[in-house]
Amino acid sequence: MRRYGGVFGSVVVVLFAMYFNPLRYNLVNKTYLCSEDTCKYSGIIEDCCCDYESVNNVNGAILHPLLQQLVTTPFFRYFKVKLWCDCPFWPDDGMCRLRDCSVCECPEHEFPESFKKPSPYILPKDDLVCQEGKPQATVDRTLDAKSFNGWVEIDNRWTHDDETDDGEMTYVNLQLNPERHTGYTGPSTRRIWDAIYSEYCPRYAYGETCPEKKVLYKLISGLHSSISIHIGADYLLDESSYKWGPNHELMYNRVLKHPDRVENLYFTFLFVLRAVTKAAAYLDQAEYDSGNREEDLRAQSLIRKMVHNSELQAACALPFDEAELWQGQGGPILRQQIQNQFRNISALMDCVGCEKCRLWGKLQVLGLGTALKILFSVDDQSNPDPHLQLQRNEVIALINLLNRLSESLIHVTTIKLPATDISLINQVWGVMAPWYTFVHGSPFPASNSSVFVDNVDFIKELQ
Ligand SMILES: Cc1cc2nc3c(=O)[nH]c(=O)nc-3n(C[C@H](O)[C@H](O)[C@H](O)COP(=O)(O)OP(=O)(O)OC[C@H]3O[C@@H](n4cnc5c(N)ncnc54)[C@H](O)[C@@H]3O)c2cc1C
Repeated sequence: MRRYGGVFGSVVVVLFAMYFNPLRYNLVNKTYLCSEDTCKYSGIIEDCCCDYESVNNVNGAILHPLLQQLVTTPFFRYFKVKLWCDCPFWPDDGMCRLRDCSVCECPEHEFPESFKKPSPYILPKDDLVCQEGKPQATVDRTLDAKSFNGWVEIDNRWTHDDETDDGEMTYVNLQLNPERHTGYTGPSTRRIWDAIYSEYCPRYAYGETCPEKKVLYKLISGLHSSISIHIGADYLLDESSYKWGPNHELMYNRVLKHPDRVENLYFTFLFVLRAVTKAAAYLDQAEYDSGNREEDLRAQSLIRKMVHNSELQAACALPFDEAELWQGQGGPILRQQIQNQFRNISALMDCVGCEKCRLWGKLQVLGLGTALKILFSVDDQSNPDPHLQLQRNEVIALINLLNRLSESLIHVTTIKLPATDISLINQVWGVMAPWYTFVHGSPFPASNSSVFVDNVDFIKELQ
């Protein structure tokens, strides 16, 4: 009798734990299952039209390899950006700790000829200060206002116009400035994320009936997840020996143990992918001119392989259905409101107190703004805009953002979880242990790794 009572009670506790457990959401929806060292996701990604498995397959087999090549081409590796901190909301409080916070310049011979401006536009030598050490961390800050043939300078209503003063723009070689751990942390970062979430992008309440607001929140949260994953994937493990490597615990604590953040990462990836495939005809015809004909042809060929990929279309024909948005009567007003919110988020990037973080923050927010522009471009009568025009920098940001997100998905699916905090069973066990003690009259022999094994056996006993 006592035994049945114990088993019944344990089952009740398991259900209780599943309900109140942080992983409840996943268990209920069967979208998140952790084995000993990895987590698997399955089912349809909320608000999208594809499932986790298809996205992982298509990303691993097609998109990720193509994107990794694409971002190394001269056309896609140089990004035009204003790096000076010019925060419209509060003064920069420079919380950057590591030298890797800073962006360095690359030697001028590396810079594509066709990007270069005549000498009057080159910055004074004083501004070309390279950071100490790190020979590979050199970024060319030569200025250039010359657009490629066929690429126009068109305002993007979704983003804060950053190009008003061309004299302050810099070209940065993204390959020499990888997005990674910089040591930028503390109140400065918290203030920016808080401002983004609380002021401009309020967390949508459960039952939120406005899908457009939900989209904005998910895009930002997905981007935040991706940034955290990249910090953890390339982390300065030991400052004295300058040893870099993955910090799985950070990735787990900041992203993986929050299934909603993982889901938002997938959502953002699919949203951007949808924008790229929707702009397929435009991207196919654009002229990729960096002055290196062979490399530019390679860039164009890779773009074509990506946007016309039949396997990608078969696996995930419509990554995100934008036609469902802005349908109600207040659609145009709502679009205006959300557009303004996103512009504010974009302006907030000038407040990021770490140069390299600012670079990647600006690039990725511009990439999101470009995706929003592609998906929600309308003319004055609210019809889809048949004359979509993109700036060269917008295309560079869009593709580099997709690559960042694609890389994050690879990390999410391959990361080894920290042994001490990995398993659903361990989490459930936290609630079950007192019950075991109550039923059996003695505490369960709890000690480090053996606990996990014993817990598994105990759960099996219940089945
Ligand atoms: C635009 C920008 C770019 C940055 N780039 C870099 C970089 O390249 N390298 C670097 O080392 N640091 C970068 N940082 C700093 C980094 O993002 C963190 O802020 C910093 O590492 C401190 O982390 P934290 O643990 O305090 O949590 P944070 O990541 O700062 O998160 C703050 C709070 O936001 C919530 N939150 C966290 N993730 C999510 C999510 N995915 N969805 C919803 N809510 C969430 C949580 O409540 C969390 O406590 C950047 C910051 C900004 C604002």
